[in-house]
Amino acid sequence: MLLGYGLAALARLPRSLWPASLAAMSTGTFVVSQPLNYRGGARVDPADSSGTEKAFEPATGRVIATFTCSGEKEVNLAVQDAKAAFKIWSQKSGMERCRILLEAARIIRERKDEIATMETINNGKSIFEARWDIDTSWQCLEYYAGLAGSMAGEYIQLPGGSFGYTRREPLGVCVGIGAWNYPFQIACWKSAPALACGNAMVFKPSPFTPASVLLLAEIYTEAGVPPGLFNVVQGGAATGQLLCQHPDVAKVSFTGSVPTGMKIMEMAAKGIKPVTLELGGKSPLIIFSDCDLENVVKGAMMANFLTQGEVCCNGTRVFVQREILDEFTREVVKRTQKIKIGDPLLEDTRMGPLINRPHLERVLGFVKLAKEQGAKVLCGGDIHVPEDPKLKDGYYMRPCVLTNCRDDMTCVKEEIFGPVMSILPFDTEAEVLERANDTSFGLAAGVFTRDIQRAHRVVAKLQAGMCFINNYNVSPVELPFGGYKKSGFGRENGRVAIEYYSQLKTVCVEMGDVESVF
Ligand SMILES: NC(=O)C1=CN([C@@H]2O[C@H](COP(=O)(O)OP(=O)(O)OC[C@H]3O[C@@H](n4cnc5c(N)ncnc54)[C@H](O)[C@@H]3O)[C@@H](O)[C@H]2O)C=CC1
Ligand SMILES: NCCCC(=O)O
Repeated sequence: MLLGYGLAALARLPRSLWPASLAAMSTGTFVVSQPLNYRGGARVDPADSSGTEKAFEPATGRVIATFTCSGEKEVNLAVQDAKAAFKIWSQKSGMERCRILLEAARIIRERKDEIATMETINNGKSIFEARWDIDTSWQCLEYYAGLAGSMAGEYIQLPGGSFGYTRREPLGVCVGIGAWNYPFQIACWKSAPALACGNAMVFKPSPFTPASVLLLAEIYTEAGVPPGLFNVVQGGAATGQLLCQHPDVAKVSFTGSVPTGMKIMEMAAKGIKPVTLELGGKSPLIIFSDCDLENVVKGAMMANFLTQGEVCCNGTRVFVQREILDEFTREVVKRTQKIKIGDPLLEDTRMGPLINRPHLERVLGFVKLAKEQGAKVLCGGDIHVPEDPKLKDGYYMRPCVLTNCRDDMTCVKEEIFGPVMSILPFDTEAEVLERANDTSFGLAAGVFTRDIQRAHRVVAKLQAGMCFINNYNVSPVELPFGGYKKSGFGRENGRVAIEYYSQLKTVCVEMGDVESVF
């Protein structure tokens, strides 16, 4: 219903005149009734098709949208619109871009509940958590708005009064390709630095979660970006390939799985396009016996069960020093069993459904295999059927804690992307470091200890791009985020992301005569 009202028009009305259903929507009622592509500052039906997709409400299993995947013609139109908008946007000063991004951040903040509701309906995460995601989204726009206003090059003095200077220039049309676990946040983490640097963006969300990015597109327009600066094309792999291979695309920023990341890199290599790859992980969380147990249990739950465990940087290999293994395990199981699972739009729900039926079955398959390989299920790992009859076809499972795990088990080696924690005992620092690093992934890692020297010594040796000391899975936008090894490269967030959305021009200025060897 939300999308059915035409939000750009609504946004011009005073909030008091908005239909009540926008503020309070319940599970099982939402349907998409407007086009899901966005081009030239408006929602559009795609000009051609490369097939159709259905999007679901994971809480109920209902189809909420059937939409057309964009083909070559539509992708080209979106890129051409972005190119035209780039010409205008790239000429604006940093302060002019800053003002528009700040306005977009303000609108997101104002419409936080509505956007979070949309995210919850389409992704399944609890509304409580979705609001956090929207907070990190507007914070990201605010942060890059600030950097847009202060972006500058360098002045370098050369002999004889000559000098050089550098200009940080935008790349052009950037493509953002997103995963389904943080649909709105991913779109903001990519578009905010891209736009701050003066680029345009064509964004393709996951076909599982096509809806919320349209709100972002409308908000950018309302805030004052030129029409075409931020466009949305819908579709799956075929549409993504068209974007990556388009000759007028200057850069691709991708969040998703390792196999798709490899394909994106190959396509980008053919056009010598820079890529940012935010890929999967199998991150270690190391718990030393001198830790604060109360905080550790909270940290381990944060590391494993946010967004139903569908988080790339989750610390799913939980290494616990043997002295506190029993106490930690007892407490973490007790708290895991208390997690309220159910209708994700209810205020007290803390775990909603997984993204779709095949993914639920895949995660349950990992638990089954873990048992066959000798792991012991201490809780969960099975289907949950909520009492509310409207939720009976949703994709719920009970969060799972596994013990008796070994490093060679599938559940310890492979990314499950579901609510499954594997507990692994260890004895010494040297041993746990070797085991923690024994993976082809390197996205994140965590360490809990009261020993400050040990904390820093251990993180210095961990092969991971994002390390946490005495916490886990917090996402301040000021901190760079990204992986080592097969978890990808490039960084999102932090000042450094500017470098991934801009290029440096050096200007050498001669103040004297040309000295020639000829
Ligand atoms: N490092 C990070 O920040 C994050 C990583 N991930 C990883 O993503 C995975 C789950 O997300 P999924 O959406 O299932 O991943 P996926 O790799 O299947 O799809 C991601 C996106 O790529 C598109 N795509 C698929 N094939 C493509 C191709 N050949 N060319 C261009 N685009 C293509 C999809 O339509 C989707 O929009 C997990 O492995 C997870 O670890 C997820 C979120 C964050
Ligand atoms: N808020 C954490 C984002 C990590 C992910 O995209 O999976």
